[in-house]
Amino acid sequence: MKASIELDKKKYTIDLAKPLDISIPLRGNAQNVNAWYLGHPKIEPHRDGDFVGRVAEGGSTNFNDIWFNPHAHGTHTECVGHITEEFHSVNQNLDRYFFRAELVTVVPELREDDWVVSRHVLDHAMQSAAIEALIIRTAPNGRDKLSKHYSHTNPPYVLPEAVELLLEKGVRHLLVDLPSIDKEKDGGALSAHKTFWDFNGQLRKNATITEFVYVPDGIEDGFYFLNLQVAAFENDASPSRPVLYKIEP
Ligand SMILES: N[C@@H](CC(=O)c1ccccc1NC=O)C(=O)O
Repeated sequence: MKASIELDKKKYTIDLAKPLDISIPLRGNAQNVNAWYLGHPKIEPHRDGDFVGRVAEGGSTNFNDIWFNPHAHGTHTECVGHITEEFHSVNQNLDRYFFRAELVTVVPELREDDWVVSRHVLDHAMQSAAIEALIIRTAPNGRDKLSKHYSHTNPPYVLPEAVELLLEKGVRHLLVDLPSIDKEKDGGALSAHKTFWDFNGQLRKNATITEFVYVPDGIEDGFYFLNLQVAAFENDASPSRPVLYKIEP
């Protein structure tokens, strides 16, 4: 199912029959990925008096209640509303769902006690001079990223100087396989987020950050089209399902 895309006077071909899903499935148990000191998500039959939303227990339908937090429990896309006093909804601010994207793999550097993605590392990894969306895969890239419990582990993060480089390259949608682009315990500074959204200047309302993606090793670095959509929650962040399509030669 080939599709031809014309963008900025260039033509690209992708195969819609070959989607590469880079989201992490959300499960209602302790094997689910986790961060920010919450318990695991729950997916349980709704119960109300004699009613049970579970066919195996005599109910007419399976009818689960789901409890989760978009920032803590899986792949989610957030807008500037994550850090502003006023409300901004990612469901309103993400107004297109297809982007040309580059996927890069980086090995974070050790700076004092932290593993960080620096400007130098990112500059070395990126081929594009200008790109709308960037997916950062960090090494090592074990499948433990699908179920890891990150609280109190001080995961790798992205330095503001690296985010500056992304702004220079026109990146509006940044995707990472980490719980956050900022340090876990930074006293609320969120400096990479603030740089990305130009928090102290002209708010970049239509720019998004997607955290907790997982890019399997079989997907090689290079150029893709990215289909990025969120569940239609009116919230600063929402579960999302980024899908890549390889650009064919
Ligand atoms: N580092 C922040 C906390 C933080 O970044 C955060 C907290 C809850 C949910 C998400 C967070 N950051 C996400 O990108 C702090 O130490 O206050």
